[in-house]
Parts: sequence; structure tokens; C-alpha cells
Amino acid sequence: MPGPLTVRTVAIDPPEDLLATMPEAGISWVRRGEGLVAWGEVARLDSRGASRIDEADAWWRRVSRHAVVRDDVHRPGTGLIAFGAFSFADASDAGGALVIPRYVVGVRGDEAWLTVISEDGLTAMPAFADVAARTATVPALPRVEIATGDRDAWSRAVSAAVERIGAGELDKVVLARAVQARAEAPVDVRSLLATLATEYPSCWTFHVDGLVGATPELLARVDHGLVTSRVLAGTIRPTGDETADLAHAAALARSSKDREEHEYAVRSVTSVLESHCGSVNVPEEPSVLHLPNVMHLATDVTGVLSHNASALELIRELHPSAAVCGTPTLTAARVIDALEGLDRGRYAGPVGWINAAGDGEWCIGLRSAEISPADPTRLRLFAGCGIVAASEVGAEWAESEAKLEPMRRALGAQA
Ligand SMILES: C=C(O[C@H]1C=CC=C(C(=O)O)[C@@H]1O)C(=O)O
Repeated sequence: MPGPLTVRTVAIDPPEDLLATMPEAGISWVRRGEGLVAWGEVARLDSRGASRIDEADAWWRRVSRHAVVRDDVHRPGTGLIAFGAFSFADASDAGGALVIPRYVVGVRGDEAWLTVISEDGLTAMPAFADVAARTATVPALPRVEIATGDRDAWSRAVSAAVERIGAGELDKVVLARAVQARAEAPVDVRSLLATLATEYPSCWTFHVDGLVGATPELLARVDHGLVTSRVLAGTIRPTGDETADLAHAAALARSSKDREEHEYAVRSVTSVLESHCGSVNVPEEPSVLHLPNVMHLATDVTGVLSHNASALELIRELHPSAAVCGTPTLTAARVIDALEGLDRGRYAGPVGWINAAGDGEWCIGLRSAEISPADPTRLRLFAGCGIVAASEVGAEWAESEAKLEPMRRALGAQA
């Protein structure tokens, strides 16, 4: 555990481009041009196994209790903050990490701030201009070779899952696949983030400890006792033709296969939130979220916490939701182990940030890639699909290809 941390947040003039303020490949949590970027590392906790999120929660409570914080701005994301990413599976070697950065720049509406965190006192607050990037000096993206993936292996896994569902072993399982990418030189994550944020502005463009992506799925936002989750499951591809896509969206909203897939995911989130909230609001009908590569059935669930649960406490229970695992959860996790042949690493795990009060914003690490910690020229891109009784192998392959598109394009692949 670090010694008592000193933290200072001051207001700054809003930067034109939040991501461009990062002077080195750092942390990103950006949506619609707002959010947080951070760099440097004051302290971190690495944890593994089934208690990885609990350990992070306990560590964070101790660190934040002892911190000395002067915060002139008082907005979500100001003051002391840590960013984290956790593995999907308990048994994964990837484990989890909670990172306390040295510098954080935040933008929300027309407000902006700089936070500096120090382990040995802060005698003088540095000027924003002295710590942030002055000019964009991001190295160009090297040439990247991206594999196509093993369609036969995937088809076998999906067929086996449909059979198991048909036999009554489980209702839904989310199967994922990974494709390898190899760059000619180390990839600077800032070039990927810039593309993702431009092409997927309504997603959370994130980079935390080697996991990078643009995810549309909010696992839990906790803000002064209010908890919000955006559940996504059930997917089709847009055609690019606006009129045709409106008709497709309507068909998605009526599709019994997609509605079933979606309903399992909503139930898995709602049942956890109900145990922490006096009341939970769940819209009766899902809406359709339009993204450039896919359209999803979406349900925004909200609740008022009946006790002071931290964001980490909530995500420990919410993960893995049936948007990434299945129903029933434990059976689905076993079927994933049996059929997928993959260590998902931190893909499909919780990724986000927490502040000293326990508030924070955590998404599911989807539409993402893991940069190899041992070799920054190697990446693994991931995509998964919810499988239910009516799933078809070919359609699920096409869906997984569509879900790989954001990272493929960020790595320079042509559409
Ligand atoms: C597992 C993924 O997506 C989930 C989120 C939205 C829609 C999904 C689906 O329709 O299968 C998945 O449950 C992924 O992108 O890798």
C-alpha cells in the first residue's frame, strides 16, 4: 500500500481535444469528447482469482481513507481516482489491476480540470501546459497484419452450444473468439484511441492497463446513490441505408430470438440491482441502439441504492452478466470453459474508474483488444455472441465479424 497520497484538483480551460492532451500512451475513458485521460502511475494493485475485485475494493478503501484531497471542482471523476480492468474469468492469468495515475485531465460539459496525485506531498501545483502534451507527437500506426480467425472451430463451438441448449442443459451462453494481430513495430495506443473515439463517439473509448477498445455496454455507473446500467444483447448489422435500417431495427425489436437473448441479460443485471436498491426501474420494452457496425437491443436499468455500496462492490456482483456469460451463470461459465478454448483475459471483464467516495463508471470491456504485456507488437482482438436455441452458426459468425470491426479498423484494416 502506498503512503498517504496528496491529491489536488484545479479547474483548467477546456482542451480542444481531450485525448490529445496525453503526453504518453496513458489511460483513456472518453465518450462524446468528454471524460478522463490519465498518465503516470503512483500506485497499483494487481490481484488474481475469484477475490480479485474484492481485494481491489479493500485496497482502494484503505488508500482513499488516508488520502489528503483538495478538490476545487467537485464533479464525478475529480479528486482521488483509480482506473481498473479485471479478467472475465476467475482462473485467468490476466487477473485484475487498479491503477492510481499521477496526472488526470477531465472534461464534463464546459468544465475541465487537472488532478495531480503524489505519494510524497505536493509542494506546488504544476501548470497544465507544463504537464500535458503541447503538440500531437503520436507515432504513426505501424503496418498491422490481422488474422482472419478459425471459422470451423467457431462453428463447431456454436453448434455444440445450440445442442446443449436444446438438451436443456442451459438457456443461453455467450461464446467468444479471438484473432491475433501482429504489428511491424510497437503500437502506440493513442493512435488507436483517436480512431475509436472518432468512429464510435457514443461508446466509451477506453484504455486501461493494456486493454483498449470502444465499448457500448455500461455495467454500472454509481453517482451519489443513483445506479445506472445499460444492458445490451441481441444484435443485427446495419446496412448503411437509413430507411432500410429503421425497418431492420423494428424487426430486431420484434425478433423472438433476440428478445430472448436480451431478456436473460436484463434479468441478470436487474436481480443484482434489486438486492441493493429500494426500487429498480426497468423499461418494459428494449430500445434499439444504433452503432456504425451493429444495432443492439438496449435496456437502461436505473435504481436508487438503499445502502452505501461502492461501484466495485456492485460490479463484483454484476459480473459476469448474461450479456457476456449466459443463463444460468455457473452452467454457462462451465460451457464457455468447455467449448471456447480461449483465455479471454480481460476482454468481457469490468473496466472503468472509481473515486474516493466509491462512485464510478464501469463498462464491460467489449469491442476490444489486449496488447500483449510482453510484446507490444502483438494484440488479440475479441468478439463474442449470445447463443440461444434459435441461433444459427453462419449468422453468429457474421455478427462476431461485425463486432471485430471497430478494432480491426483502428488497426488500419480497410472495410
Ligand atoms: C459479447 C459481446 O457482445 C455482447 C453485447 C451486446 C450484444 C451481444 C449479442 O448480441 O450477442 C453480446 O451479448 C461482444 O461484443 O464481444
